[in-house]
Amino acid sequence: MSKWDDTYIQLCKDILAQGVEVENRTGINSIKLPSYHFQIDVSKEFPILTTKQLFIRQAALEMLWIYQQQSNDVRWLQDRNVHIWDKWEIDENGDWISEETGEVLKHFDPKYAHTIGTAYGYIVKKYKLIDRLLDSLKNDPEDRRRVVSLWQDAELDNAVLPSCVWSTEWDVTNGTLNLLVHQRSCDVPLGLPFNVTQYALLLKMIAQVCGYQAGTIDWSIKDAHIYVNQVDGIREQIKRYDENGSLPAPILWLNPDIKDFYAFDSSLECKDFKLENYSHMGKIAFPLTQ
Ligand SMILES: Nc1nc(=O)c2c([nH]1)NC[C@@H]1CN(c3ccc(C(=O)N[C@@H](CCC(=O)O)C(=O)O)cc3)CN21
Ligand SMILES: O=c1ccn([C@H]2C[C@H](O)[C@@H](COP(=O)(O)O)O2)c(=O)[nH]1
Repeated sequence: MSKWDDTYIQLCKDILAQGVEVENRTGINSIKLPSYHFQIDVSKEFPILTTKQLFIRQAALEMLWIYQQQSNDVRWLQDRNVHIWDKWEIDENGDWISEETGEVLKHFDPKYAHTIGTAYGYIVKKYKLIDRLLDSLKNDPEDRRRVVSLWQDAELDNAVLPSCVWSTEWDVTNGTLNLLVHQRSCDVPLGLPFNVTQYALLLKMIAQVCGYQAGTIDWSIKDAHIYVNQVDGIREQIKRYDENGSLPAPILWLNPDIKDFYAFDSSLECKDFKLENYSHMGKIAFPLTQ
């Protein structure tokens, strides 16, 4: 049975039982826990929720957009039929517009049109974060300074949304690559299921191209929240779990011939990975707060 569902449902139950309802910049209140931590062993199970359907193609392409393409251009995602960043796209005039009211939430230099500004892939590229990570993993396995930070103070003013999953740390122990992920703000119903699956896939890809086994992920969250308009959907997911438990976790197939991180297929088809035997309990639609 999927252990990741056990961890995830416990987090949802903890937020509903002990969380505090707060206001935040979006105008939709959230129920939050100040922090939360868990560990996943990717060598034992590929984490993808079974208590709801998770769209791995979208999640994987978002991860490849950031770390492989090192892009902040929302059109790259749209060309692959991924629309999860549409609400944060800067328009032709440099404006980021509220979908609900049409007001300008923030103005940027029009050179950032069609992007999300200086966050995520922009930072990975500017600071050569993946090239440096790959170089260190291949040439200096015992290195203890392998911190990949998407949080760069100098870039915050021109970002529509400063990176949420903002740091990773990577270590090699006995030929196994382990990861620690820090997320500053976590939309538990929509963001976290995507984030965990995409970082597990990233770990497997980086491990393969550097000649290691994929090991554990320690996940640390500051501000783990459920927006109040998502509570019904989460109650439905908890009910599924309480009545049926979780289903067996699927197997992730990664094309073993790929030895270069930049060579994994990032077309609409994502040809170099496949989920085998993914059973799930069906989609749950959650509102996405801008
Ligand atoms: N409030 C908020 N939550 C987030 O999780 C989030 C943001 N904002 N802003 C930027 C990105 C965009 N992310 C998103 C956005 C949408 C989905 C989403 O709608 N997922 C659906 C399926 C999507 C589909 O069918 O393509 C889901 O059911 O998981 C997931 C992550 C994560 N991030
Ligand atoms: O990968 C992601 C990206 C975003 N989120 C969520 C977390 C928050 O609900 C919003 C960001 O709002 P802030 O006010 O900037 O914290 O997006 C996520 O969970 N995962």
